Amino acid sequence: MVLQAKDALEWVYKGEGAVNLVLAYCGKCPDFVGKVIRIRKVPRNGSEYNGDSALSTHECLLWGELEGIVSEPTREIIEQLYVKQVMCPLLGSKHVDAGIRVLVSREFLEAVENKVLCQRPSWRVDDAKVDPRCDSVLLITDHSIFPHVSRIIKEDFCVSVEIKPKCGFLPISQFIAPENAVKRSITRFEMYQALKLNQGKISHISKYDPLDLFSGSKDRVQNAMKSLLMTPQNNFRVFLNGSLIFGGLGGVADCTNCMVDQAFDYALKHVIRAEDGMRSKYFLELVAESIYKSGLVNRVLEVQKLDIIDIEGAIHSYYDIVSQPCMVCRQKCEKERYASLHSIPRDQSLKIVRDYLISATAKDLSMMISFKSRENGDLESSCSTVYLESTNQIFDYKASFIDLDMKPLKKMEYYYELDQQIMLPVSNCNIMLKLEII
Ligand SMILES: O=P(O)(O)O[C@@H]1[C@@H](OP(=O)(O)O)[C@H](OP(=O)(O)O)[C@H](O)[C@H](OP(=O)(O)O)[C@H]1OP(=O)(O)O
Ligand SMILES: Nc1ncnc2c1ncn2[C@@H]1O[C@H](COP(=O)(O)OP(=O)(O)OP(=O)(O)O)[C@@H](O)[C@H]1O
Ligand SMILES: [Zn+2]
Repeated sequence: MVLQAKDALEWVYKGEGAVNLVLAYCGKCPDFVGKVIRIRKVPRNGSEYNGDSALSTHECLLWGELEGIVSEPTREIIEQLYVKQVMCPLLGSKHVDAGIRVLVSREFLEAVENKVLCQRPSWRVDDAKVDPRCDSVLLITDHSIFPHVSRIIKEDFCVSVEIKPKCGFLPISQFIAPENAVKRSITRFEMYQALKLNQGKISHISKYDPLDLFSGSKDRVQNAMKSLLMTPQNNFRVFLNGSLIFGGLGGVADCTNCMVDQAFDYALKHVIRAEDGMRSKYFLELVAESIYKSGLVNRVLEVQKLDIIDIEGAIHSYYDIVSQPCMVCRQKCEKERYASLHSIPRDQSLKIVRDYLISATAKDLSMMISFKSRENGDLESSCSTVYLESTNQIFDYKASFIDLDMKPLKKMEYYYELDQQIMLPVSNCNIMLKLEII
């Protein structure tokens, strides 16, 4: 089956990130009910990262051990293999749907692109367009609706939360330059907020602290949820029966004001049994409890921690892999610090970079957790359950990870430069402080 222009009518805008446009199915074909498609985009300025359809020679070296990956000509199949063979074993296959490929015609892509144009954030439209070279898209479970409740009937209500947790640990690598020592005590997320504010990408600093979400403490997880509610940015969204009721569609949401909070509280009325004004609070308790109970974030953290030596270490191995003179050592005075990295065997350099890129995927993934209240008379289900004490309700829940894409090897240089950019104001501040002391 190849999706044609007329089929575009049955697909509606669901959201997007930097690289993919996501549409949900609203028709009646049983193969597609309860699914979304993920369509690859290309940057309009022709940036080097996303345009390549298959693996580069050096990426073949890096991922060559994965079965069948080197011979694959299309990015869609490569992504599927990466999710199945790398991310699934690390995160748990029960929480991951690698999707299946569906062929699409160029006319279908053009038709959906035109259809959703006015719903997309304008900066996303300026940044990227649907990749016209795609001949297939990925069909994935729609995690914003509860499994088996894809056709919601009468009183069946499902609420689903999407959280992009970002990096949940502080690096301790010996390769961090002394002037960047602050990395060991302030999260990248917090420092990056200052840069984003400066660049006009956000209008307020987020109150969210990833270390709270990953802390393993119930109170701190609750704290993280409260902060995400106040400053959702692109880290927090909520869907009711598949429709967005909180957060930014396809982009960054503003700070939550009273009106937004009230509307959200009201939208939860069929899900959380409580009086007006209390539902959003109890909903956050429910999400916090499920995150705490499921241990989901522990798995993510373990994978993120594959980044052992930080980009300040891994970048040196990158230059060895691509057999180029190390641009970082060329600029730095104290080259001895990195000599050990440049003298390790090639397979170790490959492992360092491979692990760094896997960790980058885990630092950028999102979790989606869908909930359905267990009513009297409901049959026992195979899902996990969580008890919300404040309302005396039991919920079935299902947790999944989305956006497990392989990060392009070429991005290593960008990661290093971005890291320097994030650190620059902080390092300057340190220098000023030292000068003041002298
Ligand atoms: O570097 P970061 O932390 O800004 O992460 C990028 C994300 O920015 P964020 O800070 O979450 O708003 C960015 O998200 P947005 O476009 O800002 O929503 C992307 O997820 C990007 O990944 P990719 O280009 O889609 O592979 C992400 O790039 P990677 O670092 O994951 O490659
Ligand atoms: N399986 C899914 N079920 C429901 N909604 C989804 C699903 N996959 C993606 N979405 C929605 O589409 C949005 C964009 O998807 P995704 O994060 O995969 O895009 P991306 O371009 O890869 O993102 P990023 O910029 O983070 O790399 C998500 O934030 C989410 O709201
Ligand atoms: Zn070097």
